[in-house]
Amino acid sequence: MHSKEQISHDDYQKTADWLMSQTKHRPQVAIICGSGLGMLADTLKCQDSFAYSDIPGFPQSTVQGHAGRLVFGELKGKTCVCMQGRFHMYEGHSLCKTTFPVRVFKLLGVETLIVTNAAGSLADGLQPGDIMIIKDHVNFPGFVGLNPLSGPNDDKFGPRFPAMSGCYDKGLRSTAMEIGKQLGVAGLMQEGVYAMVGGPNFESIAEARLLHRLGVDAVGMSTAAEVVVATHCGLRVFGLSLITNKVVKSYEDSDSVNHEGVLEVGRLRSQTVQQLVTELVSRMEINNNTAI
Ligand SMILES: O=P(O)(O)O[C@H]1O[C@H](CO)[C@@H](O)[C@H]1O
Ligand SMILES: Nc1nc2[nH]cnc2c(=O)[nH]1
Repeated sequence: MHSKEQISHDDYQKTADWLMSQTKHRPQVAIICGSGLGMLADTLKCQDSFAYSDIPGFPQSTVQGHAGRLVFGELKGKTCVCMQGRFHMYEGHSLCKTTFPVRVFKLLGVETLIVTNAAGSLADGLQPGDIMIIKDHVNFPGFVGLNPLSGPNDDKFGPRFPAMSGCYDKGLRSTAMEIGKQLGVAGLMQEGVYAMVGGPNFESIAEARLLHRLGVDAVGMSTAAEVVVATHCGLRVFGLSLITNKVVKSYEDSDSVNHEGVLEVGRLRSQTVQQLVTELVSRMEINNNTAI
């Protein structure tokens, strides 16, 4: 199912054209809100908002904590579009469907993509409530051929064999760390490596130990596929993981993770994440690309 579905350039264009006919906003920055982080959209001024079910070609959100709304508006003088709810492989979507909005954003003229997620930590130094600035990722589904770029390449978006080194912009990463200091939350922040797994189950102890040995700092079920598609089409990317739980790595540990706990940590840290993203957007330099 995953590798066969193809979405044509026209399909992305139709959705982009429909959105441009419904809103005057022409976003420069797109923000994907992770589990429990949908409040990032609430700060946008002069909002135009669309339920995913009303947007032609858009997939539907089925996960609690993902409202299923696309919100356009102004944030600190920049025009943004915010996904309140993302799509995951485990919902039954193909990877091209989970990443469909990213190419639509490119067609709307977006230059920078901010991805956020909730993730479990494997690194001993990352505690629930910490914020990990993503410096790199491991795209595990890609290892077995599940890649949103599989199938004929669309040269209008990017090359057949895109490089992924440096896909998380260094300048934005260091600006985010500086902002963390100014907000007094530097103690909560560090850089690390995110791994995407398919889900929907959380990790077994043996899987957690394996990921830890491989150098993964935090694990989740999203993000890497979106970043692969964004990098392919030339978007600048910034990513952060809100650490919502420690992944259980010991057979002596009786803790276990659940989605309600993940959403709760999102609520507790919502204001800090919001301040960090708002300040980052405020400091961004924009080239004012027009929609392609
Ligand atoms: O990656 P986001 O969408 O933030 O959500 C994370 O949280 C959910 C599990 O609680 C999974 O969907 C995982 O990927
Ligand atoms: N795979 C995975 N996804 C998560 N999302 C939030 N926490 C976790 C976790 O521990 N594992």
